[in-house]
Amino acid sequence: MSAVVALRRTRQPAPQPARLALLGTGGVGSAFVARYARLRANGTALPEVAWICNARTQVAGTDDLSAALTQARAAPRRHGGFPPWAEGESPRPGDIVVDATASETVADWHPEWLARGIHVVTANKLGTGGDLGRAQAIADAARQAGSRYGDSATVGAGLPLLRSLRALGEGGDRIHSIEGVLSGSLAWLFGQFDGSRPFSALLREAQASGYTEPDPRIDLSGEDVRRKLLILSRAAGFAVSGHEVVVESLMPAGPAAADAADVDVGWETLDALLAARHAAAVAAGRRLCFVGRFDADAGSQVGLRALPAGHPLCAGRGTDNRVVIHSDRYRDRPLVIQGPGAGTEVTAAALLDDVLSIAHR
Ligand SMILES: NC(=O)C1=CN([C@@H]2O[C@H](COP(=O)(O)OP(=O)(O)OC[C@H]3O[C@@H](n4cnc5c(N)ncnc54)[C@H](OP(=O)(O)O)[C@@H]3O)[C@@H](O)[C@H]2O)C=CC1
Ligand SMILES: N[C@@H](CC=O)C(=O)O
Repeated sequence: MSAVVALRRTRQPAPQPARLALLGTGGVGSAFVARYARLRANGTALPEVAWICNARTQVAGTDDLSAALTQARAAPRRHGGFPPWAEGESPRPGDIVVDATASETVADWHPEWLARGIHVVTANKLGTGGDLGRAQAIADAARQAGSRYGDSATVGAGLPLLRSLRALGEGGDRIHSIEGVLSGSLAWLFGQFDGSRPFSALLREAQASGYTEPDPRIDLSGEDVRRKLLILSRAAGFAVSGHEVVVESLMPAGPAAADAADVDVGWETLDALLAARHAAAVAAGRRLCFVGRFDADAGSQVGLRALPAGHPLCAGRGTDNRVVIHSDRYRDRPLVIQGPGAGTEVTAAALLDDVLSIAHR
């Protein structure tokens, strides 16, 4: 062995084990901690949780993660300044950041972390479902640094949608259209809504069950479905911008203008509007479904449609997403993927699947 090679070998630092940083201690973040603990107790090898963070505090991981989570959730509100995790110790290359927030600030960090060799696993759709430039920066940073971006939780709460689209693309297939019920909360709401209970009461139930976004106006305005449609169409290889998606919002003026911190104000203004849409659909023998459609030639739309009861998009139940994909390969009879598309537990499971796939590759 030459002296130069020997010198290089002695200088190489010992590889350090990957660690996890969890951002977000709400419904999804808490379900993540619970599932992580269950998997560890069953002997699954997972990276250590080094930090649990929210917008108020950063708590170091301990053997008792449930206590760390409780401590983080009990922290007092902060006013202004950088988020606490941005001021503390940074993750290092090889670590995994899990984003269980709905924060633009955190999404802005995705390309930065990836460029530093830090893997990102996310339920936050803003990374690849928001600004096109940021989505492209994420793909570029991951490719250049060899870091991984786990996004299974962003659409269909882990249903095999993104991985199927990517596999089709890698196999040379060209996607023609993607159409579906992409909102679990709206699927549940329009499945339940028969006029006997006000829509606003059902909405509060969907919120309490963990199906809606932290701000349910993101669901009702069609913004959540727009983001998912962008994530899917971009994964299929199309550089679609948000403004190219035509969105029909369900939001009446009152709640749309309410303070973000007080989003329970005025949901009752939805009741009469949606009762009328429901009655008209029933009279025509139809069902209300909130649908997103991307067509490679005809553009993208999101909105409420009254579909015949036997329509393929009406076949789901509960929070089911149901997505129909046409491609060169699936030209006459489409590929259909269906299953629960919202809920904190399925979403946390999707996040942990991505963590495991990165940690064990
Ligand atoms: N519920 C579902 O079915 C699904 C949800 N998702 C996505 O999961 C994400 C989380 O949803 P959910 O758990 O319901 O949301 P919650 O509102 O329950 O929790 C959000 C968490 O994010 C934290 N947070 C906000 N800003 C920051 C920041 N700058 N730095 C660190 N933490 C921050 C909040 O901190 P604090 O507590 O201090 O305010 C809170 O702990 C969303 O992006 C949602 O779209 C995806 C698929 C399905
Ligand atoms: N609010 C979302 C949650 C999952 O993405 C939905 O309703 O589907």
